[in-house]
Amino acid sequence: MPAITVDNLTKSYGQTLALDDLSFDVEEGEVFGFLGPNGAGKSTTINVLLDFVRPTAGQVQVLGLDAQAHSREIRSRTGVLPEGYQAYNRLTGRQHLEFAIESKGVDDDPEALLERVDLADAIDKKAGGYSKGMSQRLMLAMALVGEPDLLILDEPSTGLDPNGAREMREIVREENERGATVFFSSHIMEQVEAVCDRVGILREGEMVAVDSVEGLRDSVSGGEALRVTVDRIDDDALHAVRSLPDVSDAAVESENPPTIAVQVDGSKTAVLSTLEDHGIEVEDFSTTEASLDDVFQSYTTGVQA
Ligand SMILES: Nc1ncnc2c1ncn2[C@@H]1O[C@H](COP(=O)(O)OP(=O)(O)OP(=O)(O)O)[C@@H](O)[C@H]1O
Repeated sequence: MPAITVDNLTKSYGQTLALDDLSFDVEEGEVFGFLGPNGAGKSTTINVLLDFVRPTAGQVQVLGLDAQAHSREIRSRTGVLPEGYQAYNRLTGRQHLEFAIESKGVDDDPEALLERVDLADAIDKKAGGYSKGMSQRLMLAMALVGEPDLLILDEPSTGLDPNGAREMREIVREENERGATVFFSSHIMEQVEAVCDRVGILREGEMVAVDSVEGLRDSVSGGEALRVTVDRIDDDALHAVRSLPDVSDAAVESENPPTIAVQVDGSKTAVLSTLEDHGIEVEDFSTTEASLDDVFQSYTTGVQA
């Protein structure tokens, strides 16, 4: 049984179509990365999963239950780290945890939870004095209360420094090993790559790809980027390169030194000779595996293999 099933989900806010006939599944026990640029519809999807927002059309099941009819049970079995959630300034870390523990009707130990997110030292300090990263850790600890079957983390690395982001990924792994399904939204590909079994890429309310990070890389121009340093940038030459049959994208990567990045699946010689035919001098070139940014860009800007 999938942990999440989204079927033909559409959500309009007035004239704005936030989700457009969206369908995907998240398997039980999976860490699923939900990736998309700002405004793609990630938070809207999460809000529908938790019944904070009603769909315009379509069905959503979470943990085998209808998201609208059984939202209370779903929320009791789900740990949520919402995006941009504010802590209560006048309550301490411990009081936040006590509140979450009581709401879920469990008997977790606030100290142990704060220990896990490396916040035990600040347990009796008021959250008003917490830094952004500390608040984010506190919210993560609250999401972990009651060993949820499903963790929904909306942009969990916001405000975390690299150490905090690494610890967050470790917690995701631990929770997954315990058996939790993790649904993890982000616009940072690297965060997703490190922990996710599969990634879905959302663009303008539509899922444009669902695959493993490896699979996504392979699907973008055979996974290779050609970087060419030239004596000057020339729009006509760039256009000619883009028109080559094996090229899915060509863009200026840097002005100094003039460098273009070409997504190519096939003959690289054709790229170099096309540039030369336009009177451009090729000073250097290298090939690299498509970076995660290339993959993300390819799927979210409309230029794709
Ligand atoms: N309550 C609302 N009323 C009107 N429009 C909304 C509302 N919530 C979201 N939208 C619109 O729906 C679209 C999707 O927004 P959503 O917040 O779901 O995207 P997102 O992928 O989570 O973006 P971000 O990465 O910036 O958080 C956007 O065009 C947004 O302006």
